[in-house]
Amino acid sequence: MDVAVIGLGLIGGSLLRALAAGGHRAIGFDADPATRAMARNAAAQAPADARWEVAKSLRDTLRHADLVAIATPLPAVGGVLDQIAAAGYSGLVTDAVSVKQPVRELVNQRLGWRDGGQRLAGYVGGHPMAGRERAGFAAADADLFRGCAWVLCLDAETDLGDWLTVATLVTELGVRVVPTTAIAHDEAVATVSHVPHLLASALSRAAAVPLAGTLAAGSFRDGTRVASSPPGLIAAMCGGNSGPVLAALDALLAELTLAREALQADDPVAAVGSWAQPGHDVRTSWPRGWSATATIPTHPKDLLALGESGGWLTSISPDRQTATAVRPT
Ligand SMILES: O=C(O)C(=O)C[C@]1(C(=O)O)C=C[C@@H](O)C=C1
Repeated sequence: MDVAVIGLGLIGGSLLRALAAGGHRAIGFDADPATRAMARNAAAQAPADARWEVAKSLRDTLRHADLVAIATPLPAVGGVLDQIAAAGYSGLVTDAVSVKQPVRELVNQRLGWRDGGQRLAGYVGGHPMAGRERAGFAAADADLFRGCAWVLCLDAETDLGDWLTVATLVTELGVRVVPTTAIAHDEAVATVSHVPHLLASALSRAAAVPLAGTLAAGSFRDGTRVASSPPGLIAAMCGGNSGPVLAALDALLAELTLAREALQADDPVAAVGSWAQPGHDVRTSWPRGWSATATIPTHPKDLLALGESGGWLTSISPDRQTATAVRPT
């Protein structure tokens, strides 16, 4: 498949590398000339059968692309969609942005419609649940996505054929494809990704006490790792999902208030122990056990039921009628 990757930071760069390594024609573009030069130099050093291209302009990437993958931060997505629409691109668009409802709204506003009222290009919202605290093409890795959950949104507006095309491609990267809606995705990532970034930053901000730097060990290191992420990326993720993040933050603050009350109880040891028990139970029950694989029809109803139950897809059959699914036990 010919895939254009727009935005060559950690995620876009890793996608470019992974697609090229998988035998696809991958052509990337980044608005920053220094990033383009770095990606071009790296391509020259890659094995000949896993080499990607870097275009001089976004428009150049669209010429042969069957699929355009937008891997920029949310604030840049509108401008990229405008350029895709201005070029009259009529293929398929996906993205790797960490919030899905705002991107869907931008697509609806910006991607344009054919005269007959049909969309100019197809769109399937995506989000690979992978990353690291280091940013930029220099940190990109062809194996970054292996084993990760890759959300592909399946909403009323999604064309199933388009969805299956993107799902087939990303399963080749060794990911777990999670079919879900944009709303369910945005609520879930507020809890498991966005608020943890705020919490990591809060822990780091509060760490300016004597001896902290000397004594910090595993708990501080694990709890604050993502505070090293570029502040602009944390801001784009959380600010772009402010409604669900506020709700998840309120839930966390309520938990911390309970912890505070436990510390003020007559028997703080017993009270904090009782407070900590449910968290221990949740954390130690992960990862959950999984049943053997099953074959399910690639019908939106079955795909969404799988995602809702906590399952995922590992492959799509060549005739696209069925998929290999892993369901929770
Ligand atoms: O591992 C990390 O460093 C990450 O922050 C990855 C992480 C996350 O787990 O929150 C960050 C943002 C992405 O959109 C998905 C995953």
